[in-house]
Amino acid sequence: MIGPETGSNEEGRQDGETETESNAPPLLEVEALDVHYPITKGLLRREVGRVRAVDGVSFDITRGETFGLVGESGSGKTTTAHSVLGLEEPTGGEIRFDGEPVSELSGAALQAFRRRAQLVVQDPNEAFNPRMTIGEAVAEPLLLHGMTDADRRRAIVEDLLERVGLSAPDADRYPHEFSGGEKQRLSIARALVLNPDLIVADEPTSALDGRVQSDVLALLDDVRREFDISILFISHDIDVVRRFCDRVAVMYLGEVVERGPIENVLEFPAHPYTRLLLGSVPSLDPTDQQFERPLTDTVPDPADPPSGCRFHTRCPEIVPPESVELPWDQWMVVVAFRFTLQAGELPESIAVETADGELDDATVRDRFDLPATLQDETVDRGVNEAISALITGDLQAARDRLSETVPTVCERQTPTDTEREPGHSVCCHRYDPAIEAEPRSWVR
Ligand SMILES: Nc1ncnc2c1ncn2[C@@H]1O[C@H](COP(=O)(O)OP(=O)(O)OP(=O)(O)O)[C@@H](O)[C@H]1O
Repeated sequence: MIGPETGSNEEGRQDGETETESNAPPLLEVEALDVHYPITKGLLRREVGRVRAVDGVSFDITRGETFGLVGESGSGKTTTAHSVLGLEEPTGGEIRFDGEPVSELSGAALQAFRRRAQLVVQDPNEAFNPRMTIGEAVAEPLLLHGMTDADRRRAIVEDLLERVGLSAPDADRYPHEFSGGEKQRLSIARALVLNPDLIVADEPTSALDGRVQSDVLALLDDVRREFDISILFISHDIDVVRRFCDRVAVMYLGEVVERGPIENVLEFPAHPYTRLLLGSVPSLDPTDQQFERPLTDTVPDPADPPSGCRFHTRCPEIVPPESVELPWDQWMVVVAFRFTLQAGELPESIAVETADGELDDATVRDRFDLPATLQDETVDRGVNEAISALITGDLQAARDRLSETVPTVCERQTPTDTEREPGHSVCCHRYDPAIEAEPRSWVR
């Protein structure tokens, strides 16, 4: 064991408590976590809105488990990670570590928590002071936690350097003498020095190239096994998560949309967003490759997230209203038209031609892949009117006409979690038995 003077993994439990694996609480429980940042205006800093960076996120991590949080940039992964470590104050919800609410820890218990939960950041250059030797930097947390014996610190550091694939004499070298991959090994050594129970690894390999990335992942996996550490692993790269994690939660705009064991979520992805991350094609017809991409590229602002399901403005499986009778490909082009206009993502040529007064019906249809007529008469009329409004430069009227013409349950109702298999849940209207919409089959 390393860092014995800073306590063992049992520290933090009550004396005499002998919790077994089966009745022990998960090491980490995150329940309905909210982190909202106020948007203020004027001298008095009046609150005019909130960035909902994390909105109702729940998951737990058991001992020795690697849990992945995956999602696009801005989905709230880092904010969640920082809240778990107590670096960010939650607006709502609760985080429990070993059964204890982190917000209620103080004194020695808080000190113990800070030792037991460690962070490994994306850029190892940020983790080291260029004027400190590696030995001093890796040993610094020991000193801060009261280990005054320099020889003992040195022995622990040398042992750790060897465990992470470096050598004892490296302790006397400076950070600039190491490559990116070696520096990430050093930051893992530094995170391990206090004998933690949880490592939060925030994109630990995304600054590294291919082979080095695999080596660092393998090292993290080794230390997890050797020291029985849990890892909260943050990544935007679903393939890295696949190789490394036991379970995963997929985040979109501050919410978890799907969660479960890695083999279930990644082999049988249920949420359209997870399917998109995996590069799959939602389609009944494998030749229909058209919508393997989101309806629009614009990720909405977390200060003003879409109503209902937050993914509906981009969702290639968005539920059509019962009254609409369109073949799937026509439904897709119509909703893509609607949400592209809503997002203000006008093709440049259209924007120019609108300004010049030169836009015509055929050009709009061509740019948006809209057929000359649509099978459903009501939708056809609505789309014609929207195109006419667009041609006259009245974008708002075009948007309004389309939202009246093709409303969807996905924008009206907030979806709830549905369990697919034990431990695998998805938050999507297509799995709600009360809504007449089956999940679409998909191919990769
Ligand atoms: N201090 C802050 N004040 C206001 N908004 C913030 C603050 N910190 C983060 N945000 C916003 O919260 C949202 C979530 O950010 P976060 O960094 O958690 O996402 P992420 O998924 O980790 O993305 P990335 O991989 O880019 O870091 C983003 O829209 C971000 O701009």
